[in-house]
Amino acid sequence: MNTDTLTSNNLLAILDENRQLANQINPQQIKVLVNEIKAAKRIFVMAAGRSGLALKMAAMRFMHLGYTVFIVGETNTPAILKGDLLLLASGSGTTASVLSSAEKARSQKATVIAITADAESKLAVLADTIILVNAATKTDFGVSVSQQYAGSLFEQFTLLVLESVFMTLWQESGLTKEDLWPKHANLE
Ligand SMILES: O=C([C@H](O)CO)[C@H](O)[C@H](O)COP(=O)(O)O
Repeated sequence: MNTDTLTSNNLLAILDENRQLANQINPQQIKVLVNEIKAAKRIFVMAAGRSGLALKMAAMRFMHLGYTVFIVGETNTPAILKGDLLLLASGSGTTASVLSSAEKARSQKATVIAITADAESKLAVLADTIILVNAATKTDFGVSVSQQYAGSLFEQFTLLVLESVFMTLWQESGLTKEDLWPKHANLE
C-alpha cells in the first residue's frame, strides 16, 4: 500500500474509532456535566499532556459562552472553593497531578467531574461523577481497543465530547455567533 492510501485509511480508521465511542457514551453522564457547568460559580480544568491540551481547547469555548474558566497551573488561577467545578481528564486515571488536584478540590467541597477510560481508577473513585470513555489508555500495550498509539483516541474523544457539550450549552443559551464574537481573543 502506498503512503497516500495508508494515510487516508488511517484517517478513516481514526474517525471510525471516534464514532464507535460516540455510540457508547452514556448520555446521563454528559447531562450531569452540562448541568454542573451551568450551576458552577467557576470552572477549573486540569489534565496532563495531550489530555490537558484537549481540556484547554474546551476551556476557551466555555469562556466564549461567558463562563468563568481557569486552567490549573496558570499563574493567575485562584484557589478552588465550594461551588466551583473541577473538570479533569485522564485516560489512565492515575496521573499524579490530576489525582492531587481532585483531592484538593474535594477537600474544598468543590464538585469534581473526571473524564477517564478506567472506571476502576483512583481518579474515578475520587470524582463525584465520571464520563467513561471506552478508549485505550497510554499504557495499554499490545492489542487494545484502539489501533492508535498510546492515549490518542482518548485525547481526541475528550475534545469531541466537550465540543458537543459546548454546542448544547450554546444552543440552550440562545446566543448567536455574533454575540459570542466579542469574547474572542483580540491580542493574537
Ligand atoms: O500526553 C499524553 C500521552 O502522550 C499519552 O498519549 C497524556 O495525555 C498524558 O500523559 C496524560 O495521561 P493521562 O492522564 O493518562 O490521560
